[in-house]
Amino acid sequence: MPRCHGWQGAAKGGNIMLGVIRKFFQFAGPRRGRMQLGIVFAFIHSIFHAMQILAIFVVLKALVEGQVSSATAWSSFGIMLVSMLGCIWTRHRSTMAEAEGSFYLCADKRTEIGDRMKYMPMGYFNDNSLGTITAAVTSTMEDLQDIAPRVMDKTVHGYIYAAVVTLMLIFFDWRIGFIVVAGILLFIGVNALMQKKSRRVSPARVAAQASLVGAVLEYAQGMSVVRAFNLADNAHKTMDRAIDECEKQNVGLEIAFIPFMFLQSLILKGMSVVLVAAAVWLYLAGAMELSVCLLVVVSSFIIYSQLETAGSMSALLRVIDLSMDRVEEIRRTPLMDERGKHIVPTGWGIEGSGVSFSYGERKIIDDVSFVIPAGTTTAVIGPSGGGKTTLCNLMARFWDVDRGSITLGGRDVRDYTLDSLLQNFSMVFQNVYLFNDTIANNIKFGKPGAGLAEIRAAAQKACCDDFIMLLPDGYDTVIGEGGATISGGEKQRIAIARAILKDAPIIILDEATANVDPENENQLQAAIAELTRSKTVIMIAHRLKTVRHADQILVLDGGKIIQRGTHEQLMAEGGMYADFIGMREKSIGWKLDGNARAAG
Ligand SMILES: Nc1ncnc2c1ncn2[C@@H]1O[C@H](COP(=O)(O)OP(=O)(O)OP(=O)(O)O)[C@@H](O)[C@H]1O
Repeated sequence: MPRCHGWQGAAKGGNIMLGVIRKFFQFAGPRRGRMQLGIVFAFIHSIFHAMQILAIFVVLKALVEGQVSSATAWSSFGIMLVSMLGCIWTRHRSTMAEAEGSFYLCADKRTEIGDRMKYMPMGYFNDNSLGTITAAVTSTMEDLQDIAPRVMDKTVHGYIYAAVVTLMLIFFDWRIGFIVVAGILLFIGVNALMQKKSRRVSPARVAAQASLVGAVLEYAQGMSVVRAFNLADNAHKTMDRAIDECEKQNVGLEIAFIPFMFLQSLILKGMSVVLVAAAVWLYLAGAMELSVCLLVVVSSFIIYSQLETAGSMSALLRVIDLSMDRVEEIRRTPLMDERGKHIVPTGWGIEGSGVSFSYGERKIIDDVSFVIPAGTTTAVIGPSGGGKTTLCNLMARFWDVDRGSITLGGRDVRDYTLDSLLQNFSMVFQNVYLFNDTIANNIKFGKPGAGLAEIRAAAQKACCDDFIMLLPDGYDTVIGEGGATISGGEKQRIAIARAILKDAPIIILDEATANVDPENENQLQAAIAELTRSKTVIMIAHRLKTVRHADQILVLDGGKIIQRGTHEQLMAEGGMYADFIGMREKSIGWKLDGNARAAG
């Protein structure tokens, strides 16, 4: 049996409901006005709706007093007409205001989240899966956009309608009014228990929904691997599990609420019967007029009807509450450059001093210092997993160092706003990501205001104009998400065109290791030569030629720079660099031998 009773339970239930409504208005920010307007119209709607009881009373009173005339019919009709027209008008206004408010509210929040993500620490993306982040702007927002206004509207309308009807009945007979209030309090008590239950079961439903979004995303993204390894059954299983879990949680949520819904309904129907019995008893005892008694009998089942709808909807208040928390959590994640200043660096040299960095507990960069003079090329080499990419990412402040500092033009990179820091960098990664947009827009990403002539000039320098012009729509060809519709080499050259167009003074380049065919290889090298001309270049180098010609080579192993210098110096020194060169030379030799054999 319920542990919280009567007033206590009712107060708790009311608090939960009011708490969520208040929180929703705060959450709505500048869209609060529209949402509040919707609630005001829902309030007026309740008054118009309750007027129908008055129309019934006019007829009943005339009938009882034997004074039915055309005036009675007209009065009752007039009240009904005002009530109906008022209901239609206020319902339209409240629905419009709430739908408009929630639509723009969610649009604002989605845009805000998108903007904030650019400035969030990368650690956030490590700690939160793609599915969780996607769910926050898709299914969670849909809950807020679709469910929240309906729940708010029905809940507010239900309670206000009950309150207005109660006031009217108190006006006719205070004892009947008292019974109605008792019924409402009992209802709120049970509703409080349902809210408590909802508090326990709703988080699992929200989490299951996020997992399902994640599973679908992973399934779609990993489709090529799934096919290559014939893993369709396995991949299906993961998604099927997520669908089953989502279904289980949604059905579970509904089932968990059934006893409470039933109890709520039982209380309201039971109280309606009590109302009829009380009215008849009072009339028979001579303590109530017949017209009032008939009014109570006729309207007893209307009084609580809206409250019952409110009760079933309010089960979803917790889902709204959780959805708001989820969005707020993203909005509260501290941005990287909250205290940064817009700085224009006086030079393009980069210096690291005593830099240490860990992903979680795993130390990747360990007390590293380096100087990269402006206008020079630095090659970073070392075994896979040695921390080369991480070190480059620290320079562009994708992550913050744990200890030590990195400066650009003599200023700590943490002093800059991210925008003013990153406008100095162009980065070309090995895994190029192209957006599902036209080629022109993908290149323009490096300089949003660029015209077609500029875009083409950059593409020509990056040796990709020829192949773009052969495509059916040229620069207006839309490439699939991630650049799925063009080859690896072509993608890389588009990324280089993007970087050439940006024309930043510092270039961070992860050289391609993948086997590129000789024609592509030559074009790629020509594109890189264009991109890096008279810039400060940091290159994660895999090719002998690049390494040989670098002004400085940093050999990174186990998070430490174990060797540094020019090719000649390091060759003379021996050690890991000389071994690396030896291995590369051998691999080229092997390839030549292979070719020779193939030719022979
Ligand atoms: N976002 C991340 N979160 C956690 N660990 C990471 C992350 N990125 C890289 N690592 C780990 O840090 C280590 C160094 O990775 P990093 O990519 O910097 O090495 P690398 O020298 O560039 O390797 P490669 O030559 O194979 O690209 C690796 O063990 C890698 O698994």
